[in-house]
Amino acid sequence: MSRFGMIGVVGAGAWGTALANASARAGHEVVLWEMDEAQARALADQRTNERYLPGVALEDRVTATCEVEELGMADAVLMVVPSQAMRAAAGGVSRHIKMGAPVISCAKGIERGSLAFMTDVLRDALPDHPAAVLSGPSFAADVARGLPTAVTLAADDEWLAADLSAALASAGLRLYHSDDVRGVEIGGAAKNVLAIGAGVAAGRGLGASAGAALIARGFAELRRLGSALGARPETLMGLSGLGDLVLTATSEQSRNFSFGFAIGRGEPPSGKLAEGTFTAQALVALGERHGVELPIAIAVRDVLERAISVGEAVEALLARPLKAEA
Ligand SMILES: NC(=O)C1=CN([C@@H]2O[C@H](COP(=O)(O)OP(=O)(O)OC[C@H]3O[C@@H](n4cnc5c(N)ncnc54)[C@H](OP(=O)(O)O)[C@@H]3O)[C@@H](O)[C@H]2O)C=CC1
Ligand SMILES: O=C(CO)COP(=O)(O)O
Repeated sequence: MSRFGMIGVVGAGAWGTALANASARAGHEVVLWEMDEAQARALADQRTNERYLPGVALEDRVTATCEVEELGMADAVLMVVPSQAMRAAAGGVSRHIKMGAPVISCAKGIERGSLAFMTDVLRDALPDHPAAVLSGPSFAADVARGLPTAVTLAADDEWLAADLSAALASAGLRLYHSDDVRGVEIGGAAKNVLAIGAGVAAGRGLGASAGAALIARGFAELRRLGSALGARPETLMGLSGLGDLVLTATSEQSRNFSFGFAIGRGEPPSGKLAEGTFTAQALVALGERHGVELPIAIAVRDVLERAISVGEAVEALLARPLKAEA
């Protein structure tokens, strides 16, 4: 029997709802905490999340609530809010989480300003709780429906990562464990920025060859930055790195890709969360801090900041000096 009987989920957006369902299918009682009272009531009454994940029924074992005290029963807590809200969300629930319960970041991004990764934010805000990260190629709609998905869960203590992975695994969701926390985090954060670039290229009609080039050269940027930050190459090659980059940079199901696609078409984006829009600037700053060249990330940031047009970004990337592939 797992020592993680009850799972808490902070954030009832698309991913929080999907992970709540997956945790219930893994045999746990689940407390799904939503800060907005009306939205929590709608979840509890309708047993579906029409705002963020329409058409998916909540599993019976999921209790939706806005009462933060109810998180106090949880033996492990999944933190599933946008990256830029992680510090505030963690601070808000800190007094209510059971002593020593692990907290697992399920967000994909880097905090602007501090350039902190999500587990660092959790260590700051929840210093008495071991921090972990769950990341990999996984659309909420797929996971919520129990479609086959594989992700990675990393913690400094690999035993903890293995225990949490075993506890959260179910027929539809397979978790690999790792102690390469930074390697797992950097992949999830960077792929959103690169996926915006791939979406822009697709929306602009640049063709499948350009899309493949962006993935391969974007992955080169991830490898260079990951290596500077101490990530292991096999992590970057794995689910949370290359796996998630390929998924997100090739699918219109991705909000980041779709955001870029709209920009490439000269249309207004949908307004849904696109984490790469916040992380682009932080990723470039991190590259500068570590002396790592990130031309695609810079192009995405500059387009997002309207410093250059899409056409100028393409020109700038193609005009870079020819060099050996690395
Ligand atoms: N959707 C997906 O397929 C996947 C998403 N992720 C990652 O998960 C993270 C969350 O994404 P997702 O669930 O899709 O986003 P959504 O936009 O669907 O939902 C965000 C949720 O966070 C809540 N929230 C925002 N700010 C706070 C706060 N300060 N305190 C508490 N709750 C807050 C929102 O509450 P409210 O509605 O009340 O504002 C909402 O419930 C992102 O980093 C994303 O990259 C990772 C894998 C897959
Ligand atoms: O992280 C995801 C897939 O692994 C979800 O991607 P989007 O946030 O771009 O929809």
